[in-house]
Amino acid sequence: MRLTAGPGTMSSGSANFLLVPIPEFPLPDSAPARTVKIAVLGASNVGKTALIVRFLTKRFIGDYEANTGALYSRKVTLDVEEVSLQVQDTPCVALQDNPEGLYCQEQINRSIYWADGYVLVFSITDHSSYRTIQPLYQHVRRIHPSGNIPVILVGNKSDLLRARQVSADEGETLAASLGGVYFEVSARENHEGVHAAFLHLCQEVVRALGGGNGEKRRGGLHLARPKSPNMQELKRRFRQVLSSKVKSATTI
Ligand SMILES: Nc1nc2c(ncn2[C@@H]2O[C@H](COP(=O)(O)OP(=O)(O)OP(=O)(O)O)[C@@H](O)[C@H]2O)c(=O)[nH]1
Repeated sequence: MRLTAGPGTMSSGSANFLLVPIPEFPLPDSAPARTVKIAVLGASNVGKTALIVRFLTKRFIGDYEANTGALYSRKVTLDVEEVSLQVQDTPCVALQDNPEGLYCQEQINRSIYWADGYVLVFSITDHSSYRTIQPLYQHVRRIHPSGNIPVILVGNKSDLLRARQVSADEGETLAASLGGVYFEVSARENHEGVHAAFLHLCQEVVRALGGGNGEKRRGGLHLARPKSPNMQELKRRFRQVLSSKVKSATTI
């Protein structure tokens, strides 16, 4: 991961330890009984990684290398129940001139199949990222043709109001058409909004999974969970971070 220290984020070397991906539970029996699996999907540069890092670490870190599809695990408490939350970061999707209107890597399809709930992200400063959402949702529906699909729509970068290309009304209308709730947030400036969005989706997933123990609500084809980085890979990436120079913050 290549990262830039931004104002109000990191200034000392030790703060780099924030960048270590959150490890998965080392022992199966240390994890809560219920697992909630969430995939974060959207176009390039909308802030998928920034949102996940903000949610899991409460920090905003200026710059990330193009996403490699890391999987993060965390215990979270929903009401009184502790669940094991798994969050899959994904490579970007792109609008395309084909019948599906979308270019989606196979890795993303696996993530969509694997997940129980979806964070669909666009940037309020990029109308084409907003236009990606409808075909992306249709794509999720094709992979899960039946049943309730827990989804939230996130309009990120709400701190960049002067560059706004998508109105809050457009966000709300689109979310309603997908059967989800719209959250307009800034991964850069606000932890609470990001936290509320992820928590809402977790609750929707728990509701959709019902009383089960986290097993899939759907039968049939079983695809393996997307690969998470192994410890060697995580160590290698961490060494890269430490050895790369911390760049100065990008002024936005
Ligand atoms: N101003 C502002 N910038 C943001 C915000 N969230 C992310 N960014 C910036 O947007 C850029 C892209 O963020 P990423 O988290 O890498 O976006 P991504 O969607 O994972 O990008 P891909 O790897 O291309 O899929 C970075 O320069 C972030 O610093 C935000 O809320 N406000």
